Amino acid sequence: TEVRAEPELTDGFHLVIDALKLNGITNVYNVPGIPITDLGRMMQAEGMRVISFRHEQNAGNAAAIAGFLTQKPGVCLTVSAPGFLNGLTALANATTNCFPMILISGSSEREIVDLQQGDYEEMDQLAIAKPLCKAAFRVLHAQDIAIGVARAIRAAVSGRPGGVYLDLPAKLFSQVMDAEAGRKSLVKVIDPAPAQIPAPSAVKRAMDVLKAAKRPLIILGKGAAYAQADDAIRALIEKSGIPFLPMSMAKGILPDTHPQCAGAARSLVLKEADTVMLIGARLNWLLSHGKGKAWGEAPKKFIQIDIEPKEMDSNVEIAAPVVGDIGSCVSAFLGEIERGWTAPPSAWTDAVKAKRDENVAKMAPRLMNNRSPMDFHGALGALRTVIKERPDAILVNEGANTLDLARGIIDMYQPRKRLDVGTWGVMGIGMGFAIAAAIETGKPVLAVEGDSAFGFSGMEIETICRYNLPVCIVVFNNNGIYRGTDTNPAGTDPATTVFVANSRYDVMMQAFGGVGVNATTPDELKRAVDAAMDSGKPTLINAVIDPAAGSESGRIGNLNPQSVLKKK
Ligand SMILES: Cc1ncc(Cn2c(C)c(CCOP(=O)(O)OP(=O)(O)O)sc2=O)c(N)n1
Ligand SMILES: Nc1ncnc2c1ncn2[C@@H]1O[C@H](COP(=O)(O)OP(=O)(O)O)[C@@H](O)[C@H]1O
Ligand SMILES: [Mg+2]
Repeated sequence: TEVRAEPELTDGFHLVIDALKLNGITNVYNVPGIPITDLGRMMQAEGMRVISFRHEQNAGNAAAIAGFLTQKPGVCLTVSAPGFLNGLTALANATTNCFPMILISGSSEREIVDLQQGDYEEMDQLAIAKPLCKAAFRVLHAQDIAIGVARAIRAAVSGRPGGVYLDLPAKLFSQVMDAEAGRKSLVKVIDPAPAQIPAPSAVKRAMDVLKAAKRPLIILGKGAAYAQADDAIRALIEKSGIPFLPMSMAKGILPDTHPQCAGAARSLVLKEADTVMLIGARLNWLLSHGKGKAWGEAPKKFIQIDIEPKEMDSNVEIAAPVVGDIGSCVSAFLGEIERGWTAPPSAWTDAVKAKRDENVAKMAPRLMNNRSPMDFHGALGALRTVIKERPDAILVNEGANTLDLARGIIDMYQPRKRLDVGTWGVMGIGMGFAIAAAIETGKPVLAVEGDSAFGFSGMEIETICRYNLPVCIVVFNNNGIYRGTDTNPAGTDPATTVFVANSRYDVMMQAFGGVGVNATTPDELKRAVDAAMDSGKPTLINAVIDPAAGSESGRIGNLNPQSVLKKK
């Protein structure tokens, strides 16, 4: 009698893995639990890297910055309901910052959720995710998994990149189907982020505006860093001779020490420029919405290169909108420049350079002090030298003074090396960003953290030690938020913004086998960071900062609402 071979089967678990791997997604940032613990194990068995965190917010931030660094969506995998909710802050932050990521969460069965019959971790996750991300999909049948993954990938990276939610109910994973049919269902996404060529008429209009400028300025935003059009952008700036101002995460596309860099002359160029070309930068609060005191009285013309057509006129009239991907747009401008261009008047470029050199010279002595306890400038002066000596290290940065001052003091020399709080100014990105930067690039990471900021994701130092990542964390320990000297006038409780005095974050790192160092001078700090960078060992340096050294909310204190009532 003939023995009929059992048809080969596949299942939801394997189809999710095959769909991700087929599209070159091999790293997953997760927190295990029902119903995705086995999925994580099977991913590892199939050669994927599954990095397990202590909180989903940090896994989500890791996935988001992996997307920013690689142009492929970073994947965060969580359990249902509470795990999903913990991932949402990172998903929303990714969408706000235009970082491509996919949050994949296990979820409860539709029939129980829709009747609210009280499933384990019951929540209508798809409905809750939708307003916080670029796109959200749910898959109910195994044969649809591949399409669901393909749509999530394309939604994350095409057009303006952003966060996508993919909802996978628990029963989907164990659904079986014919293996051959499964293989046929797989989709390798073709050209997920298609070039979007600007209309020649738009480029012509913009060139006419640019040629009429007496005091042009180019502002580079993190979209320009993400686009990985580094050579074209450098050529546009150097061939045009126009000064450029890099926004925080665009620092390093050209070195901050470049002769045309106006970073140290920001106030002058925003006020005096008569024509501003925005490349992957939004005129949001970070640029005072393109109006008011910071921009001076004289009328300005704005040229804006952006992949999102609706971004134009968001805050002020855009005289020359150029809609397309930055690579295609900048190449088009290069062609025009080559066809005929006159450099901006030297009166303007010399004035910018003079102002910048003056400000750099004014700051220099403050960076040279070897005070103990340290002030921000002395400590940051040491770290500025570290990055100058190690330009391919990745700098992660969050805090208030620790962020605001580092942004201007630590020069960057290469693109996509400065990863920080971005458009929202969100605290808590530090350890997630540091972990993904190390995993995705293999480069050493220097995380410069305010002590409050560090507290949001600090438990991940165990994750950093567990994977033995080349991450050096410097905690600027000024005993509190903004300062450590605040007092509570009303009673015996500590002020709302102070922490335990003289705490030792370095001892926490030793608890997990990492290297912990206490540094009280800039020289000690520099030596400890150099040792960490040379060893590649997970290190935390507790940098003792004078508690009186800071100021509240740095340059954005004006955003704070003030009570007009008399203080009681
Ligand atoms: C998620 C979240 N929570 C709270 C804040 C408010 N906040 C908080 C709590 C900051 C911490 C500043 O203290 P730090 O110790 O990190 O830095 P410095 O002491 O060097 O200023 S900066 C800031 O904007 C935030 N931006 N994001
Ligand atoms: N590849 C790309 N091509 C064109 N524009 C892009 C691309 N990637 C992102 N962008 C745009 O870049 C802008 C980034 O702005 P923003 O996050 O405000 O930068 P920054 O905070 O550095 O000023 C967004 O408007 C986004 O649409
Ligand atoms: Mg602090």
